[in-house]
Amino acid sequence: MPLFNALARSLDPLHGVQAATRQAFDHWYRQAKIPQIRYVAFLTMALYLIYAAIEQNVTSEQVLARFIVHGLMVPGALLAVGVLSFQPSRQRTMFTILTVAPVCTAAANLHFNFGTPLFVHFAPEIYLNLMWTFAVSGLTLRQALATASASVLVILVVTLDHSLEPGMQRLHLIWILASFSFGLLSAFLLERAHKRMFLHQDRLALSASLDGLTGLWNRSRMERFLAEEIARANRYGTPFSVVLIDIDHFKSVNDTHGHAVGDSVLRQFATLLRDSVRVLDKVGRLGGEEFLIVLPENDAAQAKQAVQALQQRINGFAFDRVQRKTASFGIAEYRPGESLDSLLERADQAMYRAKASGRDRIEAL
Ligand SMILES: Nc1nc2c(ncn2[C@@H]2O[C@H](COP(=O)(O)OP(=O)(O)OP(=O)(O)O)[C@@H](O)[C@H]2O)c(=O)[nH]1
Repeated sequence: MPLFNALARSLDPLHGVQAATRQAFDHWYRQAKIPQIRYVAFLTMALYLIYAAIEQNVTSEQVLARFIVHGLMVPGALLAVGVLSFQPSRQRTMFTILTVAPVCTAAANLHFNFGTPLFVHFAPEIYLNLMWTFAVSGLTLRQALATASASVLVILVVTLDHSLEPGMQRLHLIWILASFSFGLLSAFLLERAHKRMFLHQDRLALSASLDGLTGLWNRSRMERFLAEEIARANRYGTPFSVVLIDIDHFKSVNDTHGHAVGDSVLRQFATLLRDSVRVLDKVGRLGGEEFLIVLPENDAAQAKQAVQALQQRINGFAFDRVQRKTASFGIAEYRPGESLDSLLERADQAMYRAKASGRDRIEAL
C-alpha cells in the first residue's frame, strides 16, 4: 500500500490530499492558463489566415469550402476563444469551443484531403493539431486528453481503410503515435510540475499562518479570521464571540521547572484548547501564554457555557511535572459596527478583570 501511494503520488502529486486543496488547485490552474489560451488563440488565428491564403494557391479542389473553413470558421472560433478569455463568466463556453475545435479541424482536413494525392502535403496539420492540443492550447491535461483522443478516433476511423498503401499507412500511424505521445508526455509533465509548485506554495502559506511552538494559528492568521467573521456578522447579523485566555502564574512554571517544561505546558494547553472546541471554532496563540478562541454564531451566554466546560477540563488536567494549572478567561461578544481592535480590547479588559478578581475566573464585557 505505501508503495502504491508513492507511485500514485509520483503520477499525481495531489493524490490523497484534501478535496478542498484539489478544488483550489483546479480553480487556480484554470485561471493561470487563461493568458496562454488567449495568446495562443490569437497566434493560431493569424497563422490559419495565412494558411488559408496559401491553400488557395496550392489546390483548385473545393476552394470555396476550404476558404470558409480555414479562412472564416477556424479563425472565427479562435477569435471567439480569445475574446471570451477576457470574460470570466463565459469561460465555460470558451473551454467548450477549445475542446471541440481541434476535433472539427482534424475532421475537415480529412474531408478535404484524404484519398487525394494532396493528403501527403496536408497531413502535417493533423499531427501538429494533436501536439497543439496537448502542449500549446492551454487546455488542462484531462481536457486535452479527451480532445486529442476524440481527434485520434476520428482520424483512425477515416484513415484505417485501404486507400493508403501499406508503407504510407505505417508512416501515418507512427506520426500519429509520435505526436500523441510527445504531446501527452509534455502536458503530463507540465501539469505535474504545476501541482508540485502549488502544493509547495500551499504548505508555505500554511506554515506562515501557524504558531511554531503549539501548531495553533498565529496572531496574524487569527486577525484575518476575525476580520472575516466581522464582515460576516455585519452582513448577515449573526452573533459571534471571542475568548482571550491567559495561563495563571505561568512565570513560576519557567522559574521552578525550566523553560523546556514551560514549553511543554504550553503545547499541552494548546492541545486541550483545540480538543475542547467545535470544528468551526478557531483557536490561536497570540504570544507568550496568551491564547484566543473565536466562536462563530455564539453570543456571550453561549460562549460562557463553552468556556465553563473548557475551564473544567483545564482544571482537571494533569500537566507534565506541573500537575494542576489554571487560566483566566475574558469573553467579548461582537457589537455590530465595532472594530477588530475594540473587540480584542474588550476581551483583554475582561481577562484582566478575571486576573484582578483572583484568577481561575471567567469574565465577560
Ligand atoms: N516556556 C516559555 N515561556 C514563555 C514563552 N513565552 C512567554 N513565556 C513566559 O511566560 C511568562 C509570562 O509571565 P507573566 O506575564 O509575568 O504572567 P504570569 O506569570 O503568567 O502571571 P499572570 O498572568 O499574572 O497570572 C514569562 O516568564 C515569559 O518568559 C514561551 O514560548 N515558552
